[in-house]
Amino acid sequence: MSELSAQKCEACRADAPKVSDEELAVLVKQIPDWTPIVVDGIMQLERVFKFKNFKLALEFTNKLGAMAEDEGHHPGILTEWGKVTVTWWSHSIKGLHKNDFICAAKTDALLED
Ligand SMILES: C[C@H](O)[C@H](O)[C@H]1CNC2=NC(N)=NC(=O)C2=N1
Repeated sequence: MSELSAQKCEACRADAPKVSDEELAVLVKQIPDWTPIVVDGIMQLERVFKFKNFKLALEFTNKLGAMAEDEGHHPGILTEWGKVTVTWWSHSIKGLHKNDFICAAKTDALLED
């Protein structure tokens, strides 16, 4: 299977399965800078990206937004001076889907652009 960041998200369906505990254990290893968290009972992936100022944080935010639109899958984003907190989870299933791991990897790849 290709690198997570090279894969495409699939359409978010309400009956799609959440990742299993076994899949989670494998997938988190591929995105080591991300932390699984639980918010209001919903498991999410979170990473804080640090920048030198607000302008760079906003530029990254805009790249992330464009990627999300391309994928049809959207993160939670908190953009502040010098940092951007990104959370990925699937609203349709109230939990984590493979899409979230693909998008987390694609988010990391934005730093290389
Ligand atoms: C209609 C639209 O494609 C859906 O609502 C998409 C939009 N973006 C999404 N993003 C995320 N993170 N989860 C979803 O379930 C989701 N659904």
